[in-house]
Amino acid sequence: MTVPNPARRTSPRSDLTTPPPDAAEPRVDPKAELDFSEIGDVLGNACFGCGPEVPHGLRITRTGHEGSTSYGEFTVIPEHQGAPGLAHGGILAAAMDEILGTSAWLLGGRYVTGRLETDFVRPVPVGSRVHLTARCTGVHGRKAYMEGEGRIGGPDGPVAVRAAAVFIEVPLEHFTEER
Ligand SMILES: CCCCCCCCCC(=O)SCCNC(=O)CCNC(=O)[C@H](O)C(C)(C)COP(=O)(O)OP(=O)(O)OC[C@H]1O[C@@H](n2cnc3c(N)ncnc32)[C@H](O)[C@@H]1OP(=O)(O)O
Repeated sequence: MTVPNPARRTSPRSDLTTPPPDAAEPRVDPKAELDFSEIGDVLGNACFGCGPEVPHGLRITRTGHEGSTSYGEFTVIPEHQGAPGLAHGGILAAAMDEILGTSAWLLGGRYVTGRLETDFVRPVPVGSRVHLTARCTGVHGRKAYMEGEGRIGGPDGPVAVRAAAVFIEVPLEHFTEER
């Protein structure tokens, strides 16, 4: 199995996903601190990332949060395969998108991903349980700067994927207007 070169740069963060110096500290909105088991009921259960019965979906379970840091888990199933026996990179990026988005929504607004950067650190075998963590690193206007990682083998296992993102706050009409 390939292991990462310890000398390599492991942060996916570019200038575009780094909060500017005058960014505000993230503040979680108490009203947004829904019981994680109820979020699907609020947003609908058809989400590829977290819908519990979506065929071939990630079925990410949100396991808790502390401040804007949120935690989740999912298992890589054969339908998530890219190269033989290994998770597709897009699947891992989608998982990071979901957990980063979870932390953004804890801020109290409605957020969509504007930019998502990923760093694939080590291959993830099919069958792996992936432990996801995400946090907000700053808020600037409508932009929430996010970062997180996915670990395999346990919550303290080796990092397999890192991600950084900018989420943009949008009005409710973003989801309801006809296109
Ligand atoms: C508990 C719930 C959990 C939910 C988890 C969900 C996880 C999944 C999340 C997703 O996958 S969401 C789906 C993927 N994303 C989209 O479909 C978004 C598509 N893009 C858009 O709809 C628009 O481009 C967008 C709303 C993001 C921005 O358009 P706007 O016209 O509203 O904003 P505008 O262009 O005026 O930019 C506003 C600010 O954001 C910045 N911005 C916009 N796009 C950006 C970008 N891509 N990267 C960095 N910054 C960006 C922009 O520079 C600007 O910064 P300033 O205020 O400082 O000037």
